[in-house]
Amino acid sequence: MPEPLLRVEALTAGYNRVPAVRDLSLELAPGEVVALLGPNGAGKTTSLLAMVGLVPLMSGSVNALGAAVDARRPHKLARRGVLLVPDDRGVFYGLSVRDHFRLASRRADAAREAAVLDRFPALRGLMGRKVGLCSGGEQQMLTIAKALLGRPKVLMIDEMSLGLAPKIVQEMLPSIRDLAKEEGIGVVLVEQHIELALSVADRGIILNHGRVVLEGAARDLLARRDQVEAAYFGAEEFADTAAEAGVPTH
Ligand SMILES: Nc1ncnc2c1ncn2[C@@H]1O[C@H](COP(=O)(O)OP(=O)(O)OP(=O)(O)O)[C@@H](O)[C@H]1O
Repeated sequence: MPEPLLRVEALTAGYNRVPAVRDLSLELAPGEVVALLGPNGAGKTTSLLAMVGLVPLMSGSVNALGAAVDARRPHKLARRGVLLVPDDRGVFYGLSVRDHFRLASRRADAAREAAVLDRFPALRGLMGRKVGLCSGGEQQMLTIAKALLGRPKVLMIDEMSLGLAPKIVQEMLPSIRDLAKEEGIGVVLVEQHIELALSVADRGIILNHGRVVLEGAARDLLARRDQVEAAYFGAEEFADTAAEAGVPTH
């Protein structure tokens, strides 16, 4: 079995000494997509931030590409290819799509740019357009495209679908899965579209109130829809019933 790109062990992290996520463990293999799901405030974003060193750990450990993540040097991690794609898209409205490619592609050659544009062909016709005049979906494509230019090894994508039409999400998530498989990129996908996320993921982890309440192979979770809903909407009740029924919750 290949060495995991990311190994998270019993991660606990939060703010002002109050944990927002507790005891999260996961491993991410090359080409694997893990969906991190859960209701608002469950601790998903905090988990991603802690995995890249932007929120310090209260306990546990994170190892990325064979080295411990150092909260003092998150930029180093990005340079090594562990990228967080935030939900605010990180684009500049006054700059064109081409400007964004130029800024993001210091390490990318023409062949890489062409390969990325093949993934998101809609961007080809938008190169000269100011990003503020692009649609939400086009801006999101650009955000992912920028991240891909640097040949990342791990992508953590926070609610890519925020504000996007379901049809666009339906097109983009499978593209990301295909890319992960082809290039061996490990992807942690934080999503609100539960079924869509599980349909492209290999594994799913459901957080509620900062704790893992259900996890497993994505196809098993898709087949256990009632349990997934219970994990979302009634974490405490679910934990009791799951324990009684012998359902693995962690
Ligand atoms: N900077 C912060 N300072 C204090 N508390 C915070 C901060 N950021 C988040 N929190 C709290 O931590 C908890 C988890 O928040 P987090 O953003 O990780 O959840 P989430 O699952 O990503 O939610 P959403 O789906 O709404 O984005 C929430 O109770 C939130 O209010």
